[in-house]
Amino acid sequence: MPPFRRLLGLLRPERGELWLVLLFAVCVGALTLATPVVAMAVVNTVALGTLIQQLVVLCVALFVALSLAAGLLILQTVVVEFIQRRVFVRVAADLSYRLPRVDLRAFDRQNGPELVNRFFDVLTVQKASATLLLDGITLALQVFIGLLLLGFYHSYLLGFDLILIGALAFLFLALGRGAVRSAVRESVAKYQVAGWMEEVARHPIAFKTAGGPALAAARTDELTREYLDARAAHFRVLMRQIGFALLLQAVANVALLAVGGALVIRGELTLGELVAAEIVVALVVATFTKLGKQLEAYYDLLAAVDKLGHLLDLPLEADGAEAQRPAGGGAAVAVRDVSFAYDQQPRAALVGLSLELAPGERVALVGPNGAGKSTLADLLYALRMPDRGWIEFDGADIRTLRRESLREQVALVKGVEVIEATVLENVRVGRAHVTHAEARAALQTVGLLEPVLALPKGLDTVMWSGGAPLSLGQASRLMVARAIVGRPRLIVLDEALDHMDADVRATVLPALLGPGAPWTLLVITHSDEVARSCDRVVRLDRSPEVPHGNA
Ligand SMILES: Nc1ncnc2c1ncn2[C@@H]1O[C@H](COP(=O)(O)OP(=O)(O)OP(=O)(O)O)[C@@H](O)[C@H]1O
Repeated sequence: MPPFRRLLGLLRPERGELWLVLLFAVCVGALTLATPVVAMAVVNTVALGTLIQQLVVLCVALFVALSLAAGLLILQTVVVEFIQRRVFVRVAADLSYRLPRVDLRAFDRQNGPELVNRFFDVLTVQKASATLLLDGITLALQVFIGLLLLGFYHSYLLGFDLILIGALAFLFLALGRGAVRSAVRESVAKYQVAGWMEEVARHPIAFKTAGGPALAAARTDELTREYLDARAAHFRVLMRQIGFALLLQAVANVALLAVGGALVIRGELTLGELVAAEIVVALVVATFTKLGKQLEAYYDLLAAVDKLGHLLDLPLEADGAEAQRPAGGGAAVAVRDVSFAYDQQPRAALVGLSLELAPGERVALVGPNGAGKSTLADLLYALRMPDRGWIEFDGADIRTLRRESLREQVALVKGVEVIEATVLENVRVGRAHVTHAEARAALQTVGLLEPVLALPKGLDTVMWSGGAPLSLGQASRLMVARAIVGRPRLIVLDEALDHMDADVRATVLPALLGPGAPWTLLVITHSDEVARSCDRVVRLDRSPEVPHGNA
């Protein structure tokens, strides 16, 4: 979508306030022009040698007009402030709704956290829109009203107006060509530098290896160069516009004096009118000097809206319509002739896979690296959809189920995802119905209760996203506690038990696999011991000749 249309979309909810800002700006513009009008009256009064009282009245009238303008300006500033706050809140709320629902495929091609950096463009939107709404509209109106006023003095000055308007149109349309594109390119280059810095910060061990700092510096150098090139290209567009505006300022000032002076000499314009016209033109062309800042703000605004748009455009998961009725006990799961290939991957990850899990059954899924086991786990959690075939959950195609309803009944443990929140919140993850006692029981099941209670604040200890203050092994057990606490009907563990030590396994395995556990369990594992503890072992192989996996 073109950036300008995105901008309109972003500002549409603020329509009412924007009209108010415009109204204030019109009034301020009109009131500000009281100065030249009064100046003309003063010059004529002084020239005619009339009463001093008239001068006093004129000065008081001017003071009232300018005070009113100041008051309106303050109101305008307050309205713009509220628009800025609302844009921030709206984008934040929109993103917090969208990010948990983003289709995982979007993050296959792009780095999620790096993409979220674009949220900072809200600040650019706030700053640039404030600049434009406060100064930009006022300046534009000053130019418009000033030119209108000038036209009234003399028909020659009307011609002068038309030439100025033509010159301004040339400045915006012809000289501004490519400015939005160069602003977007500059912004992309800026985010690439930030994204790389984050990459370096995210992998501290890798970048501490012998060549790490050199790699960090080299890539930063390359990306910084790209930024400088992009910035220089954008600056060139800005400079040609600013240069033309300044030239226009000089030419307009001189031309008005020449034309106005000639008109006074010929008696077609009074001295007062010439002074007033000169003040108006000085006001109008003085805005050209400020145009550079406004233009830059405008292009920055469009680039920022474009960047935010990419974030807000991230595709969301398709949702089913059916809410499955809650049932007790383990779920019956059937994988029917499922095939799946990742985007732009020549080789399918799964081809024609069929598998059935009876309610309450504990099944181990084993097989070599790259056989498609984790891909199947994603499919069972509806993170991805099969290209062919379907998956049944208690007889219903999971495609038709509402994601929320499905994920109340299915838990997936894959990797370690610790949230920067307390231990308790890490177990609960927003499920208000999970009680403190249930969270403790889940921690007890995975052998974590004791170490957690030994922390200074127990379950209220705040954890870092890296897992601290728990060890990596403990943090991965916390993920199992998170899965079991909701008593789901299907648990899929993707290598979550493989790295537990023998003692811990001795307590965790019976709790997960024992007859009292209410769920159906699929355990992806490379451990013979874990596989042997299950009711059944399914092997998923990836034949070297045939480009697919087969159960
Ligand atoms: N996000 C992705 N984008 C593209 N291809 C992927 C992606 N994730 C996995 N693959 C590919 O899909 C195939 C199956 O991967 P998957 O992770 O499911 O295997 P796995 O059996 O879980 O392996 P492992 O035992 O190593 O965990 C592999 O060839 C892998 O390269």
